[in-house]
Amino acid sequence: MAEDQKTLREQSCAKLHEVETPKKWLKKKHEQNAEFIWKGKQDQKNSSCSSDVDDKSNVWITQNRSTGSVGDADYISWLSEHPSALSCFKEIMNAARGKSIVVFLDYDGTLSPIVSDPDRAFMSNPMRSAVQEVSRHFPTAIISGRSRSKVYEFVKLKEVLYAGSHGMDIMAPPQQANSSYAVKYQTRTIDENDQEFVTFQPAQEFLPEIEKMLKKLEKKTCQIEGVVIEDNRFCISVHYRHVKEQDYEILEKQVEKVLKEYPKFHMTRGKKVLEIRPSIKWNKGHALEYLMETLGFTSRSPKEKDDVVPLYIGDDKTDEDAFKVLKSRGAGFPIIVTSKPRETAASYSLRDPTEVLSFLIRMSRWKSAHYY
Ligand SMILES: O=P(O)(O)OC[C@H]1O[C@H](O[C@H]2O[C@H](CO)[C@@H](O)[C@H](O)[C@H]2O)[C@H](O)[C@@H](O)[C@@H]1O
Repeated sequence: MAEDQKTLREQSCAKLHEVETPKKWLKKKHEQNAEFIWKGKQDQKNSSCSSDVDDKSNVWITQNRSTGSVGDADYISWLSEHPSALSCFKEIMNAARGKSIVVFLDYDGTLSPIVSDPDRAFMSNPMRSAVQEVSRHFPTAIISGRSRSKVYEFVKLKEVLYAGSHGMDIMAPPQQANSSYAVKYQTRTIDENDQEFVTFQPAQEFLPEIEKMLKKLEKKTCQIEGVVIEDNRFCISVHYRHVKEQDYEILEKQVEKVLKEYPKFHMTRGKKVLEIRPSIKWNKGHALEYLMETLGFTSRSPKEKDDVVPLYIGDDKTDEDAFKVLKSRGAGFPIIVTSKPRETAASYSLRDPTEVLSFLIRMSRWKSAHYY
């Protein structure tokens, strides 16, 4: 394949294979004012870190026009630092071969696209099947900012473990986690199918205050058109996607006023959402570690650590805590879902939930091809 016909994805792994740098490449493309259409299977002769995707869902069209380019220079340059997990699929899986892969997934923006109504962030059937298939091959958990029951309502898969409220509400198998912190907040429960589970809820004591705060927030913001307040059980989301821009500041002031009355809570920001949660030392990263432990993947030695490969896919700021945990473990694959350059601790990237779907499908296929 001629150099100038290479796909952006191949270019994203340029660093790994010391081919042309994305910036130089982009410049060349600008000069040619070319239009590239990348579809599925491509010639992989020149790069082992390239995509051999063969499902139709993975169609990426990049227009490189001088006006309004989809794959802009910043993004392409960013891709060289955070290559596409699809392009680098073989490398990722080769590194994981013979090891135990554990899959962690965020929900909104990862398994379902970001939509304007939080109650309608449904998961597509192909995505559900892909997650189900992945969970048949690898232990799989979904860690979301939503309440655990809400995520389950969307996903509806019994095979998967769920952590809601940014990891502050986990339902896991009955193996005991060893740390005293974990034991303190664990409760054994039996689900509707008579299966035993352990719920871990480190923010239990905050529930009465959260209830009061919800009411107060509703009262204080009901005058602002477009505000949606979502009860995520151990945390609260104040959505402003439908609020007029001139009202953003007023809304934030109201939220801050309420927060002042509740000093044990703090606010973080997500995608057009203000998230309020108890100020405890527990986040999605801790949830990942807790789940690894309860799943029996606690590393007692460096060798054991090397034998487990956690993979985390997420799109939001709160997922960064999990990426950092993987980074500090020095093992595993943190993958960010974004189509824009972002400051992140993730090593790899996927553009959107469609690419997440392709990645998950390929994981299952890879496992079937290599282990059966
Ligand atoms: O950890 P996550 O599963 O990614 O949850 C984070 C927040 O996601 C949801 O809000 C976001 O998605 C909505 C639906 O697409 C969108 O309307 C909203 O603007 C986004 O911020 C969820 O509603 C929040 O409660 C979660 O905290």
